[in-house]
Amino acid sequence: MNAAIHPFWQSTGADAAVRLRGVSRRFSGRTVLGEVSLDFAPGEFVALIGKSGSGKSTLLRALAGLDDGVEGEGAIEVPADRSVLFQDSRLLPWKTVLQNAVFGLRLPDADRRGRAALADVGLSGREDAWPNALSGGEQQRVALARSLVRQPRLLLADEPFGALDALTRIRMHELVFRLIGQHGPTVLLVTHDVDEAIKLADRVLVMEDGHIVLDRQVGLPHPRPRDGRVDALRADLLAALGVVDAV
Ligand SMILES: Nc1ncnc2c1ncn2[C@@H]1O[C@H](COP(=O)(O)OP(=O)(O)OP(=O)(O)O)[C@@H](O)[C@H]1O
Repeated sequence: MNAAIHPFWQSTGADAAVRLRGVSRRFSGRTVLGEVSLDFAPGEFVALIGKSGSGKSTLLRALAGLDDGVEGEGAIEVPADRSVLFQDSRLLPWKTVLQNAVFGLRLPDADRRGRAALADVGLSGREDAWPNALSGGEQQRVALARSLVRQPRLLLADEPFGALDALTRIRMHELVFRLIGQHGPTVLLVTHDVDEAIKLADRVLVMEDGHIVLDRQVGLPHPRPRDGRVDALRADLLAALGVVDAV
């Protein structure tokens, strides 16, 4: 991907995953990210939830190196090999499914990798189809294949399942479990959905007005698949979001 070069942005070493120190972002004098400091362990799956406008996408864009207006005392350190997955698949309509999956991948075995990634997401046999012949869920699976074909050390996902119907979302969750397990990248998933966060992540962050106001581990002692054992955590997260749980 073409990342903006930013003075605070640098690549982490082999062992680190993500490190942010005092990162801020202002738009027209209004602070949208307020001196955020975070560390992600390698392979950690982190979900970021928060109300609309709380700064989630701004943080993700900063980590992706897509925002050259970030300020901070410290650095943003992320692996150089990272992929970004958005809510819309952003496929190129004039390229086939396979060409989209391997777009920008300059490796001699790119096609073989692309076919394998498409098989992983259940799209074998659709390599030569055009994106507009695919359903929304299938297009998003191509986007997932495109992200994972590079075997990134960091996957940044901004509401990647937000536009999908409930059944397709569940299928995508299962797919993500399986593929993340194979590739083992560190993941930041921005989502509005508390249950999606609890289901998928090892750790959930709640953002409010540009600050991380809650940082909770979900992983152990709650191995996947998770069930009622996470009720207390769910209640805490909803409370942090200012939502009264009606269930
Ligand atoms: N390019 C921009 N110019 C001006 N303001 C911006 C810009 N990008 C984001 N903002 C503002 O920053 C705040 C945080 O936006 P951001 O997209 O990070 O929120 P979010 O938590 O991801 O919201 P949502 O859940 O609705 O996607 C919002 O008030 C938004 O209007």
